[in-house]
Amino acid sequence: MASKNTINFVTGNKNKLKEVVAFLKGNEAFEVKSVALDLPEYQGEPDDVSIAKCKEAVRRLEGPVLIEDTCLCFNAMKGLPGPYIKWFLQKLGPEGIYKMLDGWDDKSGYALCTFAFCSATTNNDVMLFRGKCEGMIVPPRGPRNFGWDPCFQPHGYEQTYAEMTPELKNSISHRGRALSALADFFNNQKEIS
Ligand SMILES: O=c1nc[nH]c2c1ncn2[C@H]1C[C@H](O)[C@@H](COP(=O)(O)OP(=O)(O)OP(=O)(O)O)O1
Ligand SMILES: [Mg+2]
Repeated sequence: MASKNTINFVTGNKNKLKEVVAFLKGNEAFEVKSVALDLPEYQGEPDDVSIAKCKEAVRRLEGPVLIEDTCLCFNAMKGLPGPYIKWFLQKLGPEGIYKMLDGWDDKSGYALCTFAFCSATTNNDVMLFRGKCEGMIVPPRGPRNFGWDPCFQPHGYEQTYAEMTPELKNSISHRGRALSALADFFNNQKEIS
C-alpha cells in the first residue's frame, strides 16, 4: 500500500485544527501535519484573502501547504464583518457580535470556510475548496470554547454551533462542507506533489 501523503496545515487556531483532524480521521489518501504559525490577516474578498494567506505559507515552508480562512457574514451588512470577524470577536465577544445587528431586522447570515491548497510545484497555483452554512445570528448560547460558535444557529437546527456535539457541527458546518470538497479532490488524486 502506498504511504499516505502528508500536507502541512498551517494555522494558529487549535480549535480549527481539532475539527480538521476529526473530520479527516480514517481518510486513506492523505493526512495533515499541523504547523502552528500565525499567518497575517489579509484584507479583501474571501477568495483573495485565502490565496494571499496560502502564498505566504508557501513562501515560509517547503512542500504542499494547506491553509484555511473563515468568515462570518451578516446579510444585513452585505457580507461584513466577513474575513474581519476575528477583530470584532476579539473586541466585542459573542454578545457584541449579536448586538452589532441591533439596527437591523434581518439577523440572517452565513459562515464561510475556504481551504486553500498549493502543491508548491505547480507554479504556485492555489486551489480553493469552499463550504458555506446559512443560519441566524442569535444571542449567545452554549459553551464558549470556540469563537463565535455560541451566536451562530444554522438553519434547520434549534442549537447554536456551540450547543452541538463536535460530530454534528462537523457534519453540517461551513468547515465540514469545505473539508468534504477537499477530501473528494484528494481522494481522486494519486499523489500530492
Ligand atoms: O467554526 C468556527 N466557529 C467559531 N469561530 C470560528 C470558527 N472558525 C473560525 N472561527 C473564528 C476564529 C477567528 O476569530 C475568526 C476567523 O479568522 P481566521 O483568520 O480564519 O482564524 P484564526 O486567525 O483564528 O486562525 P488561522 O491561523 O488559521 O488564520 O473566526
Ligand atoms: Mg487568521
